[in-house]
Amino acid sequence: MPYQLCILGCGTMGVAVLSGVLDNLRAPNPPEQHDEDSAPSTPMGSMILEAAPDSLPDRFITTVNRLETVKKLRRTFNDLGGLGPTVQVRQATENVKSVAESDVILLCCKPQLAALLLLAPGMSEALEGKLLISILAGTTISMMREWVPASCTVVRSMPNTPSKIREGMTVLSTLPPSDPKTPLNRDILMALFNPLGKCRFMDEKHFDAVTAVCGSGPAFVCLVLEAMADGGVMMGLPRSEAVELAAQTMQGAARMVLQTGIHPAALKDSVTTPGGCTIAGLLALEDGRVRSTVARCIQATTMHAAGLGKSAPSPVIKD
Ligand SMILES: NC(=O)C1=CN([C@@H]2O[C@H](COP(=O)(O)OP(=O)(O)OC[C@H]3O[C@@H](n4cnc5c(N)ncnc54)[C@H](OP(=O)(O)O)[C@@H]3O)[C@@H](O)[C@H]2O)C=CC1
Ligand SMILES: O=C(O)[C@@H]1CCC=N1
Repeated sequence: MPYQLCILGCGTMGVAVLSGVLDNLRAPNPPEQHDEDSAPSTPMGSMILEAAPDSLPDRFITTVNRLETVKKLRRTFNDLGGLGPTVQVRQATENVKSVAESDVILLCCKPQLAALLLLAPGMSEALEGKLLISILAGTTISMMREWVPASCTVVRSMPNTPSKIREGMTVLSTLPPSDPKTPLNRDILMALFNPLGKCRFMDEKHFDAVTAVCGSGPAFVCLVLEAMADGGVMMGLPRSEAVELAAQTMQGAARMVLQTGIHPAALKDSVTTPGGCTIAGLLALEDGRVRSTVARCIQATTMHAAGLGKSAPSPVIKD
């Protein structure tokens, strides 16, 4: 049955996820894109389970902190000429009311604010029996369980900014098989996140690494993309063409990995003509220790992500 989705803390990521969800409501993926035969069923494949069509929300509430953000979001979501469902945009003073009126809650605030929001007076009652999906880095399910009533189901997700154009990668925490609500919640999660790109379930113990690779990953990839374009500019390419060439080349290489399942090293070797120019570039990268630098970047990000939720202020009063 269609339901109301509340996005608590609708900033960069809330907007990215909601934009993707709304776009899917306006123009659902053609069935073949998620068909078991044509969707990547290689080891690189996304979750291909279809969710029941009525597992999608049809009403939306978002909350933000500042009045200027309220105005900005109203323009973003409701100036679509009456197309699609209405998105109500409210200020943080209406967090509890918004949760009380909704069925599924997407928690998108900063990790440091989670306890404050979830322990606000009246929030516990508002969350009774509901599904809370957190996208917060470093904030564990067991931490959130301390802040919500026992009847509230807590799920972790780690989407990324390309969700906005439905090219995202989302990892969802594994659901307990024994919970009778699991099939329904699984349908809701798949219906929300599958159309935003790719989506898979993983054990929560991997979430800090997942945060580094797919949550932060777009930033790292864009830095490399920018550097490739800079090199092109250095060698005389116009800036916009250099960016286009680098972006499409990265997308093409990534798609080959996803669609063929061939190891990236083998694809790299297939570009590297003996005595050719690619090996000259690869050796320059190896001299710069790019591989260990990138791997260490993921390691450092993972370790930092693990600490993010720990700095949350813990209000002492739970109503
Ligand atoms: N950015 C990314 O690429 C990713 C982020 N994440 C996670 O997503 C979460 C949000 O990150 P991001 O979107 O970048 O952060 P933003 O700062 O862009 O968004 C946070 C939002 O929370 C709002 N807010 C602040 N206080 C309150 C309150 N008391 N009640 C309701 N809303 C409030 C802010 O409103 P206002 O704008 O008015 O201040 C803002 O819109 C983080 O937990 C992060 O770990 C996960 C994956 C990727
Ligand atoms: O930088 C951050 O903390 C968030 C989490 C993943 C991406 N952005």
